[in-house]
Amino acid sequence: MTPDEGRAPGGEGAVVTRGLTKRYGRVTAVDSLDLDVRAGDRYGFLGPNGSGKTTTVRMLLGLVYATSGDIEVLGRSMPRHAGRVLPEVGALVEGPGAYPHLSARANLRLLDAAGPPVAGGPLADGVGSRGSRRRRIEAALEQVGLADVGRRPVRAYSLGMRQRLGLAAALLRGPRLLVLDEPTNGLDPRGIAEIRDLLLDLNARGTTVFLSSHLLAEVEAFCTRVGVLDRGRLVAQDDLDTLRGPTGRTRVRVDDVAAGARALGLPPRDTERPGPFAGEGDLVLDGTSVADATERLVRAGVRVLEAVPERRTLEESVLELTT
Ligand SMILES: Nc1ncnc2c1ncn2[C@@H]1O[C@H](COP(=O)(O)OP(=O)(O)OP(=O)(O)O)[C@@H](O)[C@H]1O
Repeated sequence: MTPDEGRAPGGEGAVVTRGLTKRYGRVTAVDSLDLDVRAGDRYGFLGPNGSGKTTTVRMLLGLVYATSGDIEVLGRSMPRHAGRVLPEVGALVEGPGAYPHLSARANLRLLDAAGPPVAGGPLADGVGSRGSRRRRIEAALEQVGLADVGRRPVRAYSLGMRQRLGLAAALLRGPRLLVLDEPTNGLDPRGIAEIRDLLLDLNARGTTVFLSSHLLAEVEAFCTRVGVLDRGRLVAQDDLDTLRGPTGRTRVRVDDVAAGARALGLPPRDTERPGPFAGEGDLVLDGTSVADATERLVRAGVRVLEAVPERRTLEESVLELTT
């Protein structure tokens, strides 16, 4: 087989699906999904429990057959070219499996026996390919913060540690694409931040990350693009910044909020009705542009610390889309 065999013409997307559908009897778990994940994306696949995320991820990886529709992963049709595609994909899906009586190292050693790092992948000219198997395993353990506990049996691990081991396994071959289903499950805030930093670093070195999650804050903090799933249907797919579009209001932060309100002709703060007063020193203005607000405040001698068009939170956008 030539290297390009099975590669779709002009297939640039990391994950592309068309009309992807999965039915279980009368339940349509995934309904006509058109996913477009581009190479280099940090893509957040967001949806409440039961919306079809895991079923989709399983179809992408060839673990479950689609009822209908097409899937392309790294430019090749799945599951037809699974043999070529999967060595380039690192996956963490629903509670990573590991031999409980073996250490993390021993588990990774078994997994590593399945194959070397992907040629041309992020690890190929770094910690992986030229180094020994052992160095590759140590590097993966180090990356997920398990280097110090690598000799303990996995049965003694916390849920968060098991999740890290699953991630180490996904990283072992220096994948071009990481597919992660709820990767921060069981991690404490520090663990979540560490995994986020690790994923940011991998992404900066060229790995596309597809992260499925029901946690809005996690997706908002990490992702560049977002797909929102609601009862099996993709109700939005866009850049995070576009989804968090402007509200049309202006948010200004001033050092003296009472003087600021006077300068803008607003009524004084009323504890019963917060009106334009938000937080300690913020004013949220309807119908006044950033330029106008700044000019009026500065002319009145009020120091402006920040003035920006207000953006919706991801939560506000998603609630609007899913209710
Ligand atoms: N093997 C199966 N047989 C029958 N129905 C299934 C099966 N797997 C999933 N479903 C149904 O498909 C729908 C989507 O489930 P899925 O697990 O993909 O959602 P999810 O978004 O991943 O949810 P969660 O976050 O809870 O894992 C649900 O209604 C679920 O009950």
